[in-house]
Amino acid sequence: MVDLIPESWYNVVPDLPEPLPPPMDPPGRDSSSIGLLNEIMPRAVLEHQFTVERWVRIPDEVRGAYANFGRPTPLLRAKKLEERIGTRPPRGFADAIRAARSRGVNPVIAELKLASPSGFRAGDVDVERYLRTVARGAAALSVITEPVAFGGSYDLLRMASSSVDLPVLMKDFVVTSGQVRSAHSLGADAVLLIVRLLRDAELELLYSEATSMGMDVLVEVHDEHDLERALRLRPRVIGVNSRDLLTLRMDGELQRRILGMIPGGIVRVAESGIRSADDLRRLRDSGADAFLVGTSLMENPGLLEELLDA
Ligand SMILES: O=C(O)c1ccccc1NCC(=O)[C@H](O)[C@H](O)COP(=O)(O)O
Repeated sequence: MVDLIPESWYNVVPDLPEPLPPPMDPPGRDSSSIGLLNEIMPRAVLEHQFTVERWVRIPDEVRGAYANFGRPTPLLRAKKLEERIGTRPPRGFADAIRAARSRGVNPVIAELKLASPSGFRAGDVDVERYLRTVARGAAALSVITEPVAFGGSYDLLRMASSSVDLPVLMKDFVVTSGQVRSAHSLGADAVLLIVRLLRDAELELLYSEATSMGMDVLVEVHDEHDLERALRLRPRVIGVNSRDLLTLRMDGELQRRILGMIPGGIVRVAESGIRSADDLRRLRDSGADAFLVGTSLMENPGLLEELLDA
């Protein structure tokens, strides 16, 4: 149960247009309740309360206590406050996966993919209809933005992000900080980093840039060597792609083995080649927490219901 409880909370203070004024006592008081607060509250609690960090880590002891109280319960957003200050926090990608699991639903990440080097062509698919259908049950949405081989675009990401109330992953071959910034400004809540496309230093830099903007990162691996490198980042989410990106060959056995090697506490996403409820169950039995599905959902959005209940 404790694995399902968020590891951090999102603090809107850094998103405010200007810093908050310092705490003040109500006028006409003889003694200072703020001074008293400083005397009676443990320093760590005060620091937690007045921090300006965007993501604040929840101590393991507190997470353990919540597990004992029977949490997690659904997260409630202060939408009126968000409207008032003209911002919205990133929709947590990892948290949405955990929330779906705690509701007893298989967390499916539905992908919007118009074409692929493996030969898939979406044809004249009605994108808005597809988004409405998957928004009814998927835990998150993945949007491929790469234009040449996948027919994606930044416009597609912007449109998808503003039309669904799901965390949105920007899926692309991200190799520069500019792409990470674009993801954020287009409304992505998470970004894909493919380990084998990046050197360690690049991976670390892009990972920390994305997380400091409040986005989650789906760190994608294919084999043992990728996994070893990915774990050095201490990531919240790892995706295991069964597709070898160079040969396009699928290796489900390798994928299941790697899923089984990912330490507990990290959200494990199985990516590619999921075509049926049986495929999903097999991956779940191998340790996958979430399932990223592109081609088969684009071909048949009705498959979502079967995957959610598998
Ligand atoms: O989909 C491809 O053919 C492909 C080829 C080369 C690099 C990446 C590729 N796909 C990106 C993905 O990771 C998949 O779109 C995603 O996992 C969904 O896979 P699927 O359900 O098999 O469409």
